[in-house]
Amino acid sequence: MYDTQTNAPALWQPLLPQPHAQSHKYSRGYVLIQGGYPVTGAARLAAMAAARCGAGMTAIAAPEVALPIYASALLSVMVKPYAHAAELQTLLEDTRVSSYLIGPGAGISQDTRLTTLAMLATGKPVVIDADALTTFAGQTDTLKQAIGASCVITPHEGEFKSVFGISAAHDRPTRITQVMTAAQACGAIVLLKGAHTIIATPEGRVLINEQAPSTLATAGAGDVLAGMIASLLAQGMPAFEACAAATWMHAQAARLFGVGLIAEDLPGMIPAVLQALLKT
Ligand SMILES: NC(=O)C1=CN([C@@H]2O[C@H](COP(=O)(O)OP(=O)(O)OC[C@H]3O[C@@H](n4cnc5c(N)ncnc54)[C@H](O)[C@@H]3O)[C@@H](O)[C@H]2O)[C@@H](O)CC1
Ligand SMILES: Nc1ncnc2c1ncn2[C@@H]1O[C@H](COP(=O)(O)OP(=O)(O)O)[C@@H](O)[C@H]1O
Repeated sequence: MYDTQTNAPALWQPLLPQPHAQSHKYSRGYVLIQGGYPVTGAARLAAMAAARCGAGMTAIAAPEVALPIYASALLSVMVKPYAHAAELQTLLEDTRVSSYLIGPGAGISQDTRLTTLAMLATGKPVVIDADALTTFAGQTDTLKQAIGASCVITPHEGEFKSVFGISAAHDRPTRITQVMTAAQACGAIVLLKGAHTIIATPEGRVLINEQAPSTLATAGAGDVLAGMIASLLAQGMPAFEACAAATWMHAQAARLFGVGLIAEDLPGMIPAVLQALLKT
């Protein structure tokens, strides 16, 4: 039997990272995001969200061909171009990196799959989302073998079905059990997105986030959430609390914005959400 809590700030608020007088950009957490091509918007949304959540450094590793696109639309977020796999591997091995995100706009390919495995092999926290998840369709064993440290996977229902081979149930108890079983099967925290998002650890902790507004059902909202989780992980927040905090703040950002929300509105709302949480 499980004990399901509703997500609320009291569960993680004291663990929210904050800078201090000795902080420098790298000590505040360095998020490295794999940037895809030709779908470039998703990684940029994730990067803006990661930076707004407090990471001192956010970078996108992008294929050389996509450098002009990424660089022309980003200022504080760095773009690290690579020409071939060996150069990408060098970027991944940067010891200053403190978390990775792969999937948004990455493309469903062998390259994406290999890069995901290379990120996991570093032993640092990894968020696996979207296309990167799909490259492990039906292969939870492979994921489990590769996962060492903190790993969070963030499927929507379609991706959940392709990775775990089961359709997420509509009735809540069954759905929660499915997510908990999935987390045990792959050895990662599983965050099943939806109107009510369920977060479960392989050890059996589980939370349900219930305050998301339906305006979040918009393209790119999940990419923003993935960037937020990666940012809190990069800043050293424990993985379960990082997932809970990011999911709650993501929903709260949407609530504050109100109607007409598009994904690029979300990162700009994060400071107000954080400020209110850090004040209380
Ligand atoms: N601005 C951008 O650059 C954006 C890029 N995106 C990227 O586009 C790629 C494809 O992402 P999609 O998620 O649209 O994948 P797909 O368009 O491949 O859709 C996945 C499949 O899952 C099904 N599905 C079942 N339940 C679903 C649910 N609850 N939500 C969404 N789909 C569900 C869909 O019908 C579809 O058949 C990813 O790399 C993603 O990161 C999107 O996130 C949208 C924004
Ligand atoms: N009806 C809804 N009500 C509240 N939140 C929703 C609803 N539909 C989707 N969301 C949230 O919006 C985000 C959508 O993410 P995702 O499906 O990955 O979209 P994308 O791939 O376009 O970024 C998730 O955080 C999900 O929980």
